[in-house]
Amino acid sequence: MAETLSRLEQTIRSRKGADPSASYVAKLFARGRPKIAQKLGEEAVEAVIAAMADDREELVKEAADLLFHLTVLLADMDVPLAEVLAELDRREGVSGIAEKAARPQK
Ligand SMILES: N=c1c2ncn([C@@H]3O[C@H](COP(=O)(O)OP(=O)(O)OP(=O)(O)O)[C@@H](O)[C@H]3O)c2ncn1[C@@H]1O[C@H](COP(=O)(O)O)[C@@H](O)[C@H]1O
Repeated sequence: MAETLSRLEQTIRSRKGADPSASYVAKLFARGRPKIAQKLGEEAVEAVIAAMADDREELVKEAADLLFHLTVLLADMDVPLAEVLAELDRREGVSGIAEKAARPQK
């Protein structure tokens, strides 16, 4: 899973400065951060609509669109995906500690 996202991130980063007429990602970069952010917001809403309609197949597609556009936004901000994953790892550690602390002592 992480390899898929990492490959996608590399492809997306390689599109910086590429010809917008030959690449959708290059077109997004050329249109700028507000457009990328708008697309991310739209895909999030579409994912929510699919979930509320209980449409599993559509949710998978919208979730892929969402992850794709999030990866473009992170690349535009020069934030490596690894940094986001490290934050999730850190939270896992923190919540693990919180769970242990909340457990009644024997
Ligand atoms: N995962 C995706 C991906 N998901 C969705 N899309 C594109 O996202 C667009 C979404 O369609 P919309 O109608 O919402 O957007 P739009 O037609 O541009 O309309 P606007 O709202 O922007 O005006 C479509 O053109 C899809 O092809 C993607 N385009 C590219 N990728 C990945 O990015 C890689 C690089 O793509 P290129 O830069 O095009 O080579 C590809 O190899 C893929 O792995």
